Amino acid sequence: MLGRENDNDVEAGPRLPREEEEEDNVDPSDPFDVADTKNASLETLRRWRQAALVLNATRRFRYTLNLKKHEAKIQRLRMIRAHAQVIRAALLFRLAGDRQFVSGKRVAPPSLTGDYAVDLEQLSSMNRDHDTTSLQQFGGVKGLSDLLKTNSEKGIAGDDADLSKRKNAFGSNTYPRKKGRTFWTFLWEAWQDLTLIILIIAAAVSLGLGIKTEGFEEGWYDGGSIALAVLLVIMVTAVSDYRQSLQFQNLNEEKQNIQIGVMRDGRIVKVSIFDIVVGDVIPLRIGDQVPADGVLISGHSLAIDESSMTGESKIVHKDQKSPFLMSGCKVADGVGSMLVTGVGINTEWGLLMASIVDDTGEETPLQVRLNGLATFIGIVGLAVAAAVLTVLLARYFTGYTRNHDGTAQFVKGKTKVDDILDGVVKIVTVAVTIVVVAVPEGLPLAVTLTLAYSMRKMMADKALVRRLSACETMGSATTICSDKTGTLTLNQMTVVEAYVGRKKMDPPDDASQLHHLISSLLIEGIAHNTQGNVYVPKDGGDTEVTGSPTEKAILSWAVKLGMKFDAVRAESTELHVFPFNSEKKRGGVALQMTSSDVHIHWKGAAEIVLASCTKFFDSDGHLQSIDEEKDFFKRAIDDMAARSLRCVAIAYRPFDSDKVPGDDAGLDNWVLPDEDLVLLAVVGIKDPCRPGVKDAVRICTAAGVKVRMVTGDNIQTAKAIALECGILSSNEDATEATVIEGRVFRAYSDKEREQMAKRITVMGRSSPSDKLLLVQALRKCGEVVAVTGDGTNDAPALHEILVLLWASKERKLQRKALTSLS
Ligand SMILES: Nc1ncnc2c1ncn2[C@@H]1O[C@H](COP(=O)(O)OP(=O)(O)OP(=O)(O)O)[C@@H](O)[C@H]1O
Ligand SMILES: [Ca+2]
Repeated sequence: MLGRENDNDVEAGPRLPREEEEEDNVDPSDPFDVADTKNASLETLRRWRQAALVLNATRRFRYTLNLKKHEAKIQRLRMIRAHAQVIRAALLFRLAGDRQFVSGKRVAPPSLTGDYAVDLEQLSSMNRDHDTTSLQQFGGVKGLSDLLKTNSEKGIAGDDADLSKRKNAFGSNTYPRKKGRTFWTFLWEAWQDLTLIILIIAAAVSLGLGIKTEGFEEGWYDGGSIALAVLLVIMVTAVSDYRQSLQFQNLNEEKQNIQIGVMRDGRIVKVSIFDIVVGDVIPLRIGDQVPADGVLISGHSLAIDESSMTGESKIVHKDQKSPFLMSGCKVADGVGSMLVTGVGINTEWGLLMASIVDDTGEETPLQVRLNGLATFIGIVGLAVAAAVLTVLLARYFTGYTRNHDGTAQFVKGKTKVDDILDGVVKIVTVAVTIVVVAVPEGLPLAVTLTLAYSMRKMMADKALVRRLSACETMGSATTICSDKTGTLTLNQMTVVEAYVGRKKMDPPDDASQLHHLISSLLIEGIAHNTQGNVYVPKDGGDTEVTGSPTEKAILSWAVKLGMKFDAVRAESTELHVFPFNSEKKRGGVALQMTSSDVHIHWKGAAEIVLASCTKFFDSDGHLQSIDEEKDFFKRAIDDMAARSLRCVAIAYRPFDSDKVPGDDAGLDNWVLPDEDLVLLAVVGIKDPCRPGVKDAVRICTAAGVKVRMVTGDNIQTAKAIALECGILSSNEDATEATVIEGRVFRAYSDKEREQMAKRITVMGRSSPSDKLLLVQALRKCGEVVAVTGDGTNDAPALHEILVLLWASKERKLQRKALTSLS
C-alpha cells in the first residue's frame, strides 16, 4: 500500500505524513517538544533537561533516563551489527563458563547436526549476512523448509518431541537476561547527590560544633537530627527506587511475553514468543512484531519497519528478492508468512537484549521539572547561606557584632583564639541551618512516590500503565476519544442477518435456501479472501476458527453454510492479495481458477463495496442489473446498522486472464480491479456492548470528561451503539453536528474543523487519519485529549497519533494530549 496509492484517496483521505517528514516539522528551538522520551533523540532530551535546569540529572529519581547509558545502548547496537560473530562467540563462552560455575558439571555442546541436514552455524551465517546465495544453495525457501522438516503451509508437527529436538539443535527463543541492580547499589547511589552531600557535611559540622560548645550530652541534638533526616531520605529513596525497579522488571517481562499465532500442524495456535522454534511457520500481519529471524515464505505488499535494528527509520519492502526478516522489527504493512531460521541469542535482537539491562529509560515531564525546581531552590539556598556567612563574618571581624552589654565581640589582638572560634562556629551554624531549611529534599521524592502509588493502584484495577508519565497527564484529560470495536463493545462477533442476492436468509445460515452457483462463489470468496484460518481436527473435535473477530464471524458463518476450508482453497491458486486495512475498509484477492478464468473477490464495509457493484444474482442464479435494486440494498444496510449491526458486503467479478500481469513484478504492483462487481451477499454482524460501559461513560461525564466515539464502522451502527452505551443520550441528540462521517469532517478546512470539533460526539467511517484530524482540532480548542483503543487493527494509526500529537504545533506541556492504552 505504501507509495503505491494516491495521496488523496477518496475513502482513505489524506495519508498521514511519514516519520521522516515529521522530524522536519519539529522546531529545533523548542526543548519541550519531546514526543516520547523513549524514542526522542539524545539531543532533544539534553535540551529538555537544560531548559528545565536539571543540573544534577540523576538525583532523586533513579528512573530518570541515564543519557550516558542510552547512548551506550545505541553504540552497542552498532557494535553488535559490526561484530555479531565475535560477540556471539564471547557470549556463548561466557554462558558456558557461567553454567559450569553454577552447576559444576560440564554441559554438552549443542549438537549441531544429527536430526537436520542443516546446522546452526550455516543458518546463523545466512541470517547474519542476509545471504541469498546460501539460501539458494539450500534450495530456496522450499528447500530450506524441507531441510528443517517443515511444511511451509502447515508448519511443524509441534508435538513435544519435535519441539525439544528443535530446541536442542537450534536453541530456544530466549536470551539470558542481565540481572537487575541489587538493593545495595540503590543505597549506594542514593547518597551520592549534591544536596545530600551538603547536608551530610552540614550534619558533621553542626555535630562537631554542638559537642564543642555545649558538650556531648546536649550538643549532639542539632547535628544528630540532620543526620537522621539524611538517613531517612536515603533509605526511603533507595527502598522506593528498588521497589520501582522490581516492578518495572516484572512489567517488562509481562510486556515481552507476547502471545503469537503460529502455524503448527495446519492450525494456528497461540504460543508465547519464547516458545518459538526454528522451523516454525508464522503468519505476519500489519502491526505484528517479527518474533525471530527468518525468511519470507510468501507475502503481499509486505513492508517492515527495521528502524529498531538498523537505526534508520526506513520502511523496507520484503519479497522473494529480499526475503530476510530480522527479529525485533515491526510489520508496517501487508501480510505474509515467514519461516523461522534463527532464535534467541543467534539473532541480533537476542544478542542486544542479552547485553543490555533493559532500563526503562523514561522520565516524566513533571519529574524533570520538579527536579529542576529542587535544584534551583537548593542553589538559591546555598547562595543565601553563603551571603549570610560572608556578611556575618565581615561584621564579626570588623567589630560590629556586639554582646548584650554593648561591647564588641571581637577586638583585634585582644580576643582569645578560643573565643574567636566560638564566634565563627555560631555564624557557620546559622549558615548551615539556612542550607538545611532551604534544600527541598522531600519534594521530588514525594512526587515519585505519588506516581508510583497511583500506578500500583491502577495495576490493581487491571490497567497496565506502561509509562509513569501517563498517570500524570491522564489526570488532566478533559475529553476521551474512544474507538468502538473492542473498547466499547466486546469484540465477539457473530453473523445474525444475511442478505444473499435480494433474499433475506432466515435463519442466516441455512444453505438450502441458496442457489448452488451463488453459494459456491460465496464460499470461494470467503475461504480465499481472508487472513483467518479454519482448522478441522482429524479426530472430529470442534472446528477452530482463527482471525480477527470480523473474519471469525464471517468464516464461522461460511462453515455453517458448508464451507470445506482446505478443500476450497486447494481448488484455485491466489494470484494477488490486497489485504484488508482500516484505511480502505475492504480487502480483495485474485484467484486463478483451474479453468483459465480469473475471479476477483472483494469483501469490506457494506456501503463502500455496494457502491462498486453493478450486478447481483437473483434467486435462480441469473445475473441482474443492480440499478433498480440499489435502494433496496441501501435500506437493508441502514436497517441492520440502525440495530447496531456491523455490515460487511461480499462481491466478486470475473476477469480476463489475459489482462493479468504476466511477470512477478507486475503482479506485485497490480492494483486489483474494483469496479463492475457482482454483489453476492451483505451480512449483519452483532457485537454486543461491553457490560458496564454505560456506567463508565456516566462516571466520566459526571467528572466533566466528555466521551466521544471515533470509529471505522458505519455511521448508523456507530450511532446505535452510542445510544446503547449512553454516549448519545437520546435520538434528538444525534443531529448533524454531533454525528458526522469521517469523509465529511475531512473535507472541511482546518478552521471549520476547529469550530465544529467540540460538538462532535460520534464520528463514523473514519480512517486512522480522520481520528488524528479530530484529535488535533480538539487540542487546538484547548482540550486535553485522551485516546483509547484496542489497537489490534489500528495499532499503527494509534502509534502515529501518539507521535504526531506530542510533536505537533502547540507545545505547551499541559496541553499535551495523551495516548494511553489500557
Ligand atoms: N476483515 C474484514 N474484511 C472485510 N471488511 C472488514 C473486515 N474487518 C472490518 N471490515 C469492515 O470495515 C469496517 C471498519 O473497519 P475498521 O478496521 O476501520 O474499524 P474497527 O477498527 O474495526 O472499528 P473501531 O474503529 O470502532 O475500532 C467495518 O465496519 C467492516 O464493515
Ligand atoms: Ca479498533
